[in-house]
Amino acid sequence: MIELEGLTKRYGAKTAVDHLSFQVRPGVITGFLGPNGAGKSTTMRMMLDLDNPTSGTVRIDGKHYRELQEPLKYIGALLDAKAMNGGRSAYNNLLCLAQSNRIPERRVSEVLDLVGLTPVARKKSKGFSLGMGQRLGIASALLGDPEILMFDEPVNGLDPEGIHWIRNLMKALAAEGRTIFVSSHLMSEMALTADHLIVIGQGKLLADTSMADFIQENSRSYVRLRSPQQERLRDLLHAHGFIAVEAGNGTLEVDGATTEKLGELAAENGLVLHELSSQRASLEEAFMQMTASAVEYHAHGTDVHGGAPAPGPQWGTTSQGA
Ligand SMILES: Nc1ncnc2c1ncn2[C@@H]1O[C@H](COP(=O)(O)OP(=O)(O)OP(=O)(O)O)[C@@H](O)[C@H]1O
Repeated sequence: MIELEGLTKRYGAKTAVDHLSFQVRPGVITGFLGPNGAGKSTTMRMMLDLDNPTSGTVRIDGKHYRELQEPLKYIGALLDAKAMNGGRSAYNNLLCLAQSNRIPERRVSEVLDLVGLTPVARKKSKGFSLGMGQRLGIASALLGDPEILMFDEPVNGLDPEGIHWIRNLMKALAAEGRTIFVSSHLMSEMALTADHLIVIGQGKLLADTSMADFIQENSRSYVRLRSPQQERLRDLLHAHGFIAVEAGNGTLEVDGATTEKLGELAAENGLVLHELSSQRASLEEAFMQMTASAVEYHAHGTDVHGGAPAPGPQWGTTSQGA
């Protein structure tokens, strides 16, 4: 269990983390979600005592990180996969870590096996691909067989096979009762991985909720209609108080209605429908709506619903580096 209370980090005038309070519980994967620059890495660094909070506290199983004896046995983390010594072999990188944390040498071979790096264990890690580097970082996090694991954007830059592997590994670790805390700026990735969600924007807590509740509360549902008599259909809907928005390809989208109601209305008025379907907005859209005000820079999207702009490179950082 990890507990944050009023955690705050200021860099000069910039507040990177703003009074964050939440708990990360064992046995589930907790996703830590926020747009670029939201403060995720800074929060994780403070959780690991790599940065000092301006105020507030982090407790790991009730203790401050500094009070943990042999912390790698409590908490393992993948923060920056490139933090390894490239001139050393994968084996020796892990061996150094093991020796400084009084972890038996046989554990090095065990974790290399677990992440699939045994065949390249004696190769220098500077020649590793991004995926192999991530696996080595994960091996180091697992070295002390900790009950708590933190992964900062673990799937960044990985191919689908690597993403699948990390996702399943995290699920297996959570199923063993461990506490898994994983950051991402992609809602779509979290939806496939996390059971619980912590969402932040500009350092502030925006949501602390189960994945199921998040989906329930934030997904916009609407009805999509397509008709060869689109003009007449739209007029009919407007006459009955529905706002039908043209969404391209001859489709209309209507919020706050059911397929039953609109289907009956069309039938009563002799209108042909080629499509009548109930739709749910993507979670990515829900996430962007939640964090929209927390993103300082974004391009003007072409969103017909007046929601947040489409995902993609227009997400700027929330800071210019204070
Ligand atoms: N050492 C530092 N000095 C000044 N500002 C910093 C420092 N570290 C982080 N920041 C700022 O604090 C804010 C939060 O950064 P952080 O890296 O924690 O965000 P993040 O959510 O991890 O983003 P990303 O997904 O882009 O990694 C940003 O505005 C960043 O520019």
